[in-house]
Amino acid sequence: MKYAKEVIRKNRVLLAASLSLGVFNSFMAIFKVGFFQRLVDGLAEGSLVLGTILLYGLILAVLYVMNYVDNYPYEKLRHGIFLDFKLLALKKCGTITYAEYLKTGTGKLVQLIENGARAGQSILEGFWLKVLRELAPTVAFSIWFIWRTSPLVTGILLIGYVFIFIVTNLLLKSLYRIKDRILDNEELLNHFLVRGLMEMATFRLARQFPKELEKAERAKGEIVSSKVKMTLIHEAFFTIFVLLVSVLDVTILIFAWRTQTLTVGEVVALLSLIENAYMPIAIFNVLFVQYKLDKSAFARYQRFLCAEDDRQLEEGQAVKGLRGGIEIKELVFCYENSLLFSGLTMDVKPGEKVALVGESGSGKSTLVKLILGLLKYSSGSIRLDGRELRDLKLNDLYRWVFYCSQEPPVFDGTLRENLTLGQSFTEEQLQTALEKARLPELAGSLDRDIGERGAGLSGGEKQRLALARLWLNKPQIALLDEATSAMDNITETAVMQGLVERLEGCTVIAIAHRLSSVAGFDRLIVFREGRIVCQGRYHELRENNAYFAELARRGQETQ
Ligand SMILES: Nc1ncnc2c1ncn2[C@@H]1O[C@H](COP(=O)(O)OP(=O)(O)OP(=O)(O)O)[C@@H](O)[C@H]1O
Repeated sequence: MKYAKEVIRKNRVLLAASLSLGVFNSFMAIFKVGFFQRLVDGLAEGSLVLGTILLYGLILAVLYVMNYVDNYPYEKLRHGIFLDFKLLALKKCGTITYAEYLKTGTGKLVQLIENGARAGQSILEGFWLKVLRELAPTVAFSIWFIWRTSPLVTGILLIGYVFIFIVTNLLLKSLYRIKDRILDNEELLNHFLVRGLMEMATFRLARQFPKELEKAERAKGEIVSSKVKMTLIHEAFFTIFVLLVSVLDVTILIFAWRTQTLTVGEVVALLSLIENAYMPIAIFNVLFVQYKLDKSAFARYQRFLCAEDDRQLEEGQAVKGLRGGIEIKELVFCYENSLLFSGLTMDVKPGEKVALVGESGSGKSTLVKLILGLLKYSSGSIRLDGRELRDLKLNDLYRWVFYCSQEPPVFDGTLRENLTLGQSFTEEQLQTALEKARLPELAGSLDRDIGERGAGLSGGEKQRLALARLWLNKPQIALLDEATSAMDNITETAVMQGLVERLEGCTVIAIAHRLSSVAGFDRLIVFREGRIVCQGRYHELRENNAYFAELARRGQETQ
């Protein structure tokens, strides 16, 4: 409930206002019925005075005006709670460990967040708020007024409550199973939807859309039939309650007719109060069932919210500056059960330009993510300027580090947002950065949206845009994971030349498959299956190492 409490705290003023107004309005609604009874009886006895009628009018006016006023905090709260629950997911993304993040697929996650936020809103607003400000006060005030008129009817009413409780529990069990099926299939449907939208070209060429649609249709069928079943069960509750209230109404009428102990006003008030006492219970039961079902949807969301956080982001030694020395000793790392590094050792001097090369899957990107503190090693050490990486506060460290990822290193937003990453720069600085990264043609359209993962740019343009950030903030360590792989040879050579100048004095670790792009680096480190097989300058390796010579030859063939 930690996350629900966070949302409650954030909305506490609105909650207090909404609760007080709700209780007041519930009391006024019941008070109005009691007052009406006195009015009817006064009318029958001929003792009614104008003042009583006017007072009744005033009660009605206050009730309706306050009902209207109540909309303001209530609606603000209702929509706010839903969005606050949604925003928790974004906040979580800022702190979750990278390993946990990798486990969650976007499509399913988006639906999980949507369902979870709706469930959270429904629990707080749809259940607790409704119960505390409407249902409980209405029932309490109604029973109090009924008790004053007829204790016998109050007894019958309470027996009815027990009956309702038993019926509710019987139906709840079947609803749980249905709800779980709905959630599973909603997440699955969204998974197909998101992957279809994101991989449109691949799926179209593979003619995979009909198969995808078939699977999505199956999930849709399950969702629809389960939702219909749920509605029918919910409606059955209401039908049972309405029947119960009808039986009670008839019993009261027979009782009043046979005994002649109740006034007309009392009969009218009792019929109305019984409705007021039962309907909230009927509504409560439906809400309670919904509440229980929402709890299971919220629990799924909560599992994501409670996923392990990377505490190192905000904890650890401050990093006030960096020279850029990196020492790796006896490093051990495995992905789940698969060992990748079993005692890797290497070091990079401050200001050195090093390239990691080797076959695909040999561990280069993983090593970069370990140096970034995204992935955590189980033993051995990574030292930055002699300080153990796992002891450093990562959010401090990141101020001195630049990372260009292998995945499209840009995001859905404008060119400006992609360049500045939330910092302020002058137009001139932005233009210079784009020129240096060989993208001067984009300088005139900084507010253009570049689409999902930069869909509105070519592969090479996306990479140059990401590299342009280097001219806005100079790092002390730059980690470039195939940062120029999508560029043609001529552009790549020009961009690399610019990078080398810009990164003068700064430590660079670049991963490259096209060896010619890193031929001028101080050192090339060759990886094979998680081990370093050789290292040295490009020409030395090419002449003296058969494995490297083969890599370089194959690289040239594919160019
Ligand atoms: N999240 C992950 N979970 C499990 N295994 C992974 C994960 N990421 C990578 N691996 C595995 O770890 C190994 C090293 O992957 P890595 O991406 O580091 O290689 P790489 O040398 O950078 O490859 P490439 O040059 O193709 O980018 C591969 O066998 C890969 O399948």
